[in-house]
Amino acid sequence: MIVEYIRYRVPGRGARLTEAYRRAAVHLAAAPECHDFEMTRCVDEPECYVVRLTWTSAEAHLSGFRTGPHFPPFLAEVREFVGDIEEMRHYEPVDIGSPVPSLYEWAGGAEAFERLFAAFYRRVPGDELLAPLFAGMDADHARHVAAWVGEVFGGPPVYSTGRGGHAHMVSKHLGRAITEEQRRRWVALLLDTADEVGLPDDPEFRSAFVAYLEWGTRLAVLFSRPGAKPALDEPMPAWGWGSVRPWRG
Ligand code: HEM
Repeated sequence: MIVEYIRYRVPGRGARLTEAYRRAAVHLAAAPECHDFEMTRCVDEPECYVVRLTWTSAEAHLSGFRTGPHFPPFLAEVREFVGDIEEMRHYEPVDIGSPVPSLYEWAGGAEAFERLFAAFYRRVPGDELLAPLFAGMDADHARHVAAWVGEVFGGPPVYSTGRGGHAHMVSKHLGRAITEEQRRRWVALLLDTADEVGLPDDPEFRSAFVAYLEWGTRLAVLFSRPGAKPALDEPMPAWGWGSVRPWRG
């Protein structure tokens, strides 16, 4: 990820700039290279505005977005303000640590995910909907899925360095034709197991956990469709707290 800051000074034209960006935002939102963006207005000097954009990389911004179909209509909306730009530069994130624990830490680290998936896959053979899908599962399957989820939730890169990362996970679902009924059962059984093994049950952790399960299982269904050709070169996903912070009350 790379952050771009564009600083404008627009005496008497703030409303026009805001309107222009409201229209331009449609083209930013449509561009896959743009992760998110926001506009802020200076409280001390109201004629100053900062637009902050997060790009997947500087190259994706300069070689992807700038040469792609979304740039011309975006530029058409904001061109009038190009001469008002005081700074337009890329910044890279600097690691200063974080007092907010990752989902991995909050859950209890590797041991918690291993306990969860070991208990889950002990229950799977007794489930009439799931058992046939997992009849030939690898003896270490639970450990591998625990490593995957642990890494996605901010743990060490065990799955990507030792088990083939995203491409390997996707390949394991290919052609399995997972049904919606099986997907729902997988989620329901995993949530029951989470309670059984004592995974944190605070609303904040569980909302992030369930969000990931919904996303991940729906992708698993898509990957598993007969004839599906999912992209294999995607990076490992990284899941965070979303809109809520860990509750410490
Ligand atoms: C968030 C959702 C999911 C995650 C994170 C996930 C993760 C994984 C991973 C990492 C593997 C490969 C393990 C290895 O390296 O050997 C795998 C394999 C597999 N997954 Fe999933 N999966 C998800 C959802 C599902 C669902 C909903 C189903 C079916 C209901 C499913 C069925 C399977 C099967 C059948 C395999 C192959 C097992 C074997 O024979 O070794 N997965 N999954």
